Amino acid sequence: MSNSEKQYLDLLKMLLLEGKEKNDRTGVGTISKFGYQMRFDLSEGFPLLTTKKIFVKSIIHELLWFISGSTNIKYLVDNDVKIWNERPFQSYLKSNGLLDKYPKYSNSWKEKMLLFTKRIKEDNDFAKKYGELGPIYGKQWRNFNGFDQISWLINEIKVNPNSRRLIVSAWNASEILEMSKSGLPPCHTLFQFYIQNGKLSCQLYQRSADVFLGVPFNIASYSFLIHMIAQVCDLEVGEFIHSFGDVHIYQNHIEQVNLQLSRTPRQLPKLKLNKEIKNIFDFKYKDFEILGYNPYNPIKANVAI
Ligand SMILES: Nc1nc(=O)c2c([nH]1)NC[C@@H]1CN(c3ccc(C(=O)N[C@@H](CCC(=O)O)C(=O)O)cc3)CN21
Ligand SMILES: O=c1ccn([C@H]2C[C@H](O)[C@@H](COP(=O)(O)O)O2)c(=O)[nH]1
Repeated sequence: MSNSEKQYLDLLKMLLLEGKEKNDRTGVGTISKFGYQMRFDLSEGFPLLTTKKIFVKSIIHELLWFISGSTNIKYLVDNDVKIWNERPFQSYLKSNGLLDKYPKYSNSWKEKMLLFTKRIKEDNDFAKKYGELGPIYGKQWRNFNGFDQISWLINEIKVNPNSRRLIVSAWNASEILEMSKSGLPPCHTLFQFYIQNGKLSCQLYQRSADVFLGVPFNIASYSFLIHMIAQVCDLEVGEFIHSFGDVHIYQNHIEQVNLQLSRTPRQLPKLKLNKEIKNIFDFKYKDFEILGYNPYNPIKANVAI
């Protein structure tokens, strides 16, 4: 078994054994621990889970969307990525007095959601009005009170690779209230890069982690980011270190977790990036290729909103 996947499955097992029941904002309820760390050696292979199918398309588009600085779901919706739709959809229902008519997750809610995303695709004014998530990741990465953290980071890695200040923060304290109104205050809060022997590593501090749904995405997303930055800075990839605050499994994901733990992991895939890209802002979806990914079936679960 790859050490990468073992790290993740060990986290699931640890929470089942040691997690304590904790109520949360969404009302769903979790089993939770405070503080945990995993390490992924990216030379071992690309850390995409094989014990359930992970939809990399959503992850790549989401990352390109962050890097582009956008905070409107339109780019994602145009590319059929659904993962950020629920909050704006709920807000849309709320502001039009439709919450009671469409109970969350009912069939009528799902049908209405399809109409909502269709309208986001086709109607620019509607997308501007209802697709905006507020000053979340894209805004903070590229325009933190006027400062472009990603451009700064890439340049700093090139000119000052021994620096201990290679940090990007999405946690802009003065804008958190605004984020919680329309989107979500950043879960992947702060990350730091580290270079040794020509290898680029990154550690992420994630303040809150939905281990079944969010974490597999977060691991893959930061691993993509390390590969991309390594390529544009002429470095090799090192480790991704994933550190957590409140790390939890939602009560309505326990059955899915047990199913996943019953599966024996397979070999990790490899990532092939288009080697011609030398500027972080030039990457497009077609520049990513995952080779040798042979996962088990997807496992469905509801997102706690
Ligand atoms: N409770 C909660 N957990 C999260 O992980 C999360 C949020 N909320 N809100 C904001 C973003 C959105 N994220 C999400 C949202 C949905 C999926 C999800 O449904 N994943 C499915 C299908 C993916 C697809 O259709 O592409 C999966 O099987 O992984 C994953 C991450 C991560 N974040
Ligand atoms: O990238 C992400 C984004 C979100 N999550 C999870 C973590 C929590 O379960 C919720 C956020 O709720 P808060 O009350 O704001 O903590 O979303 C994730 O795991 N990864």
